[in-house]
Amino acid sequence: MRGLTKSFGAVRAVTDLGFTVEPGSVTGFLGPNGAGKTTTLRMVLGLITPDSGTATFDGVPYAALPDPIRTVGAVLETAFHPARSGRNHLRVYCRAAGLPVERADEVLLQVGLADAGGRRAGSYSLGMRQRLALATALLGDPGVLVLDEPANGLDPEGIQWLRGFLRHLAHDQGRTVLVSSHLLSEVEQTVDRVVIVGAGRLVREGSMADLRAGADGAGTVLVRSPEVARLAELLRADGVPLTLDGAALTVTGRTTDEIGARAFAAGVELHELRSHTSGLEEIYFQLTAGQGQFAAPSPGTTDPEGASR
Ligand SMILES: Nc1ncnc2c1ncn2[C@@H]1O[C@H](COP(=O)(O)OP(=O)(O)OP(=O)(O)O)[C@@H](O)[C@H]1O
Repeated sequence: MRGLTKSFGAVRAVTDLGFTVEPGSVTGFLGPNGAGKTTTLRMVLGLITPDSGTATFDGVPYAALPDPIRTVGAVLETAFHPARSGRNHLRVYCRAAGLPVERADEVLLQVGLADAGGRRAGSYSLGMRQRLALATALLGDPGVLVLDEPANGLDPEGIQWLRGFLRHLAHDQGRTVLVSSHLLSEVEQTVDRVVIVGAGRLVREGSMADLRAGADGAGTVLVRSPEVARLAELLRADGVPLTLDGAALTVTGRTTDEIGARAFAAGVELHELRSHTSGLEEIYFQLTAGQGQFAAPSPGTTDPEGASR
C-alpha cells in the first residue's frame, strides 16, 4: 500500500497510509476502533476506491488480478444465507468462481467444520461462522489472506486454534497473512509483524520482537516478600522507581528478571513476583492513546479538549 487516503464526506478515515506485507509471516494490522482498518482493507480489496494512493498484490491492483480468488482470500464481514448449509454456501462460491465443488469439503475439513457442513449456517455459533468465513476465503487456495477481526466471537479454544492455523498458513505454507484487530492482546501471540494505525495514519510498523524490546520494563512488577521493606530499601538505593503500600511493593520500569536477580543477590526471600501489566499493552496504548473514534478523557481529567486529541 502506498499513500492510501480516503474520506467519507467530512470524515477523513485514512491518510497517506503506506506499508508492505510480506509472505511467510502473519502481520497484525492494529488500531483502536475507528482508526481506519476496515476502510484500508476495503481499499486493498477493491471494494471502495481510494481518493489517492494505491494498493497492489505483487504490483497488481485487485481489480486487475487475472484470477482474484486464487490470489487473495478475504474475510471482511460474515454474511450467510441462514437456511443454506455450510457446505452448500461454499459450493455456491465454488460454482461462481469456477472451482470444483469438492473444494467445499476440503476447506471445511481445514477449518474444523467437517462434521457441521450439513447443518444450516443459520444455526452456527458465532465462532463457527468465523470458521465458515475463513473456509470461504481459502476456497481458491490463495497466497494472500486478508482477515478483518477474525478472532471476533471465538472462545479461548477457538482463538488458540486460529492462532495455530494462521501461523501454519504463513510459516509452513508461505502465505501472506494480514489480520486486523483492535486488541493487541488478541493477536500478540499470533503475529510476527505489526502495523499500528491511529486516526487513519501509520503510527508504527515493525517486528513483534522490536515492539517487545521497546516494551521491556514498561510495565509494573508486583512483589510479595516477608522482607519487603528491606527489598524496597535496596531498590530505592539502586534508584529504582517504586511504591510501597503496606506489604505491597510495586516497581516500575524493571522486569521481573531484574527484580528477582536483585532479591536473590541480597538474599531476600520472595513469595510472589509477577508483572502486572504487559509492557507491550502499555506501549500499544501509548502509541494509540486518544486516536480512537470514541476517544474520551480519562476518568478524573477535566480538560474539555481531551476528547478531541
Ligand atoms: N461508509 C462510511 N461512511 C462514512 N464514514 C465511514 C464509512 N466507513 C467508515 N467511516 C468512518 O471512517 C473512520 C474509520 O472507520 P473504519 O471502520 O475503517 O475503522 P476501523 O479501524 O476498522 O474500526 P473498528 O475497529 O471499529 O472496526 C471512522 O470514523 C468511520 O466512522
